[in-house]
Amino acid sequence: MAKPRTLFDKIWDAHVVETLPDGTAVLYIDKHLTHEVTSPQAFEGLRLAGRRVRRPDATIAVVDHNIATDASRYGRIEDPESRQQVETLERNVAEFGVPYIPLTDIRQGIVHVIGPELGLSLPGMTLVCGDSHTSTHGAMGALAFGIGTSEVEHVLATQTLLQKPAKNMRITVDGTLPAGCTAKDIVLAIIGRIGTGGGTGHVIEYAGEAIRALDMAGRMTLCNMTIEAGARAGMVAPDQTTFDYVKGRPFAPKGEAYERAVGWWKTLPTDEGAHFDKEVRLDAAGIAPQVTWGTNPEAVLPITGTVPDPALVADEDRRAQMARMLQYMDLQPGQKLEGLKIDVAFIGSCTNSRIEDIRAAAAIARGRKVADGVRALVVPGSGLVKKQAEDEGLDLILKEAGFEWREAGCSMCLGMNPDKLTPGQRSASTSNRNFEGRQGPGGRTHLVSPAMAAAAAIHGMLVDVRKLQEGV
Ligand SMILES: CC(C)[C@H](C(=O)O)[C@@H](O)C(=O)O
Ligand code: SF4
Repeated sequence: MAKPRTLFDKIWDAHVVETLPDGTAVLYIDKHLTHEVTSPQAFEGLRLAGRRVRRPDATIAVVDHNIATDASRYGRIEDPESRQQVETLERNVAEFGVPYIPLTDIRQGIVHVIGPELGLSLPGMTLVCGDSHTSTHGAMGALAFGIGTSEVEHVLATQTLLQKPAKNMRITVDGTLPAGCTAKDIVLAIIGRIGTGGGTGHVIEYAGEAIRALDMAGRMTLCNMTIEAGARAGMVAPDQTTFDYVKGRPFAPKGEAYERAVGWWKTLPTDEGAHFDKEVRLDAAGIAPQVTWGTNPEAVLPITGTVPDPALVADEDRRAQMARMLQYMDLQPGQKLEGLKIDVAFIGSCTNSRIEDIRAAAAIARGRKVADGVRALVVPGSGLVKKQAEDEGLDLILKEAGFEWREAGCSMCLGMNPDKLTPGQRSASTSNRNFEGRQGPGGRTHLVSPAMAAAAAIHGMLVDVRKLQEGV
């Protein structure tokens, strides 16, 4: 009998073109997504070498990082570096014949939102992008990971990538997630447990009842943040939820091709008895809404928690690191997380800007008002998400409550466009990174779920969303 294989092993094996003597594989890449930040030098490399793009039909480009999320985006970009990156991408796609989704196209959005949405990312694929959160697409049951700019050039030129195999890790989340908790809370709780280095060298497959119960948006949130645990990629085996999601999407196979594809996708889940180099198990029932207190996603606690005391930490380096975090975040040991005043609430980013996330925020916002002095932004992940939300009237609920309703882009996830925190501002943010200055120089980020961010906007402070959901 054939050796039992994991989901990762199966996709890997199906894409190895050749294995070099040192174990490095030449891996065939099915789909290559590109954006304006990490592609300019790659295209320039091709130009200098006189090469073409090997498979323009397997490549697609979009702008997302550097653009404004208000009407000013249709004019000239103020920041010279941002402007140059966007203009360069537009020149490159024209010269190299790469399909491009411009700002004026309703399908424009964050690369990791539009991939699954348009059916560009499919189960069983190898998919890459010059962006760390490419792990998001692993939710489809694909092997998806971020690559560097020189690798972007390699994929553009050859449609292959040189890769050493990763190790297999499985995280099983048993049981049922309590009310008020989401995929974001699962993944933050996982990173809190295994640490920002917990997945290093591994591809993480998520399994268990609580994972199976997640919709595709939740699985995307989970796989998105897998990279923050140091892993190479995150994956969820495709199942009926996946097949139903894929069906009818513009770039997905249709009719008989779809049926044939589903037949193959059904063979992908990990075989009984397959070997994992590392296994972690946790119980969903023990998860509460999470909030980060420090400057990495591992520095996380349930909202019911209090800021930890560095003085109680034995390890000197950790103690110093923790003290530095508290100083940057302007927090005191023993302080309650609940009740911490915020200046900004940001609902968006490739972690949490899908329609399900916006519905969750609107459910909290409905009939309530954003607290005085708080700036609250909702930034849909794509033009199509925005339209869907508007068709459902969610924009009206949010605007009525005092939230800003923006155009699609990375926005306040990172300080590369006009949406930024100002020094000293504190945010409740649905994004995935909270290092110093991530949302703008001197900004202080607390990572939370969309419902938690909306609740913080309403109260002007971090609160336990479960209280609002009970109507308290
Ligand atoms: C700009 C890009 C290279 C970067 C990444 O790779 O993740 C960005 O998307 C981020 O989230 O920091
Ligand atoms: S939304 Fe944030 S994490 Fe996602 S690609 Fe954009 S900058 Fe990176």
